Amino acid sequence: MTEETDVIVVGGGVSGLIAARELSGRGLRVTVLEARDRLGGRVWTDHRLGRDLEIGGTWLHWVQPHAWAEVSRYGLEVTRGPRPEEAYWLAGDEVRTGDLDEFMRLIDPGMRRLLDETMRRIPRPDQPAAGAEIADVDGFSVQDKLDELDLPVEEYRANEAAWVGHFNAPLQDGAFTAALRWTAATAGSWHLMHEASAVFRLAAGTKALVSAIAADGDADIRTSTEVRRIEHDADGATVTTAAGDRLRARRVVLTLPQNILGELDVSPALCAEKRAATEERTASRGVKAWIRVRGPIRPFFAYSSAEHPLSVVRTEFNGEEDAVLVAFGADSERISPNDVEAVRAALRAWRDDLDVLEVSGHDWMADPHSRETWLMQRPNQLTQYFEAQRRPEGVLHFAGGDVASLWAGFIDGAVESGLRVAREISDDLR
Ligand SMILES: Cc1cc2nc3c(=O)[nH]c(=O)nc-3n(C[C@H](O)[C@H](O)[C@H](O)COP(=O)(O)OP(=O)(O)OC[C@H]3O[C@@H](n4cnc5c(N)ncnc54)[C@H](O)[C@@H]3O)c2cc1C
Repeated sequence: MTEETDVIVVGGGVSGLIAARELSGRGLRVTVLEARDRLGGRVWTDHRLGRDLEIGGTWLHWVQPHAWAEVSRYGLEVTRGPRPEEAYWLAGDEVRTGDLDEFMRLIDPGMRRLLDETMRRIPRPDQPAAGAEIADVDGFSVQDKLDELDLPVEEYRANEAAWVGHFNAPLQDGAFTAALRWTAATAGSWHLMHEASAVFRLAAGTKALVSAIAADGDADIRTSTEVRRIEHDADGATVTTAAGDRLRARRVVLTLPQNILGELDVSPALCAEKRAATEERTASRGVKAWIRVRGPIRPFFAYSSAEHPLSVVRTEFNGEEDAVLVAFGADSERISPNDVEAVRAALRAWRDDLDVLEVSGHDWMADPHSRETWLMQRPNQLTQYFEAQRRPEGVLHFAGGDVASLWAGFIDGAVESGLRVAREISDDLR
């Protein structure tokens, strides 16, 4: 027998849960089908190394309007890691030490020159592909544009490392326009962009946000329910799960990350642009590692370069007995976040005085339900695919942080996209 409902939401990440909350709040019957045995998708608070760690998305900021509205709505407390008291970076093989302000001054000329044209290219970050001058630069990678600056080597390496931290991808794969999008969202200020993307986090973890959204509304939420097939026509869609169950709905919301959307068997097939975007994949293929070291230490920040398996590391928790660092690298094939020896060796790029006790992380690239970390478009994907990726196809609607307009690739973007599809569907069904 085929179960019937008004809306099926495929995916119980932030975007899917927001869509479900909004639609069920408008009186529609909503069923969320989530493949994993937990909700949250690419946000995941897990207890490891003696702390509640964010294995996926972490930081948010008051300049991210959709995420911040959720913080206000649920009264969530926001905190930050310890302020870095020292900074390390590399000039060739030589390790430089100083404070974070010195490092910021070092990268400032490169950042300014690289991002100088931000507001001309993207005058409306909420419509990133609409600017008249965006197509001229969408074919470049951020590496192409960094190379054009011809910076002195110390500045060049430092800028590279900062961008690896943002892109979580080899810089030759990441679109220059992705850097412009982030910076346009903070009205052209690279300092604010930097702060918005990597300082403030939820004190009770993203799990508090996920459970608050899931509990708000009366959607029927089912975990461990993977969707395999969707057949759609003018009246609705039939969804088949991996277990062979069939559900029918008037509308379906798909929230799958770009890299796996094309794996769903959809009939009639999705448009050529959506399929091409999946085939090309996003640029993001990096790694996030958590590292417990013997304490006490002075909280620090360290940047190497794109050549190193870990380009950025910093102290996120600090105690008397131990400290927990978080690190990012461009390519998950170059280092596993669970390989203690490899992580130890990578840290020695800056410091050989740290006693690494344990490491942890998740291989998001190998995870069949994501196969990417946070969205980082490749050159030309913004102008070729962005509009089509968001466009409904008959009764199918598309949400997800990957297809958000303002803070794509962020928790904010996931919320924004969930709100958008809920509005599209309720307008449609009214
Ligand atoms: C390591 C890492 C660090 C990050 N850091 C930050 C950060 O600091 N700040 C920030 O704002 N953002 C960050 N992000 C990005 C942020 O987490 C994501 O943009 C956001 O969570 C995406 O939400 P979503 O709902 O669009 O997608 P997802 O969370 O990917 O949700 C999609 C859901 O669909 C499910 N699914 C997939 N296939 C199927 C199927 N066939 N059937 C049923 N369900 C399916 C998945 O299991 C998943 O739960 C980070 C992400 C990662 C991975």
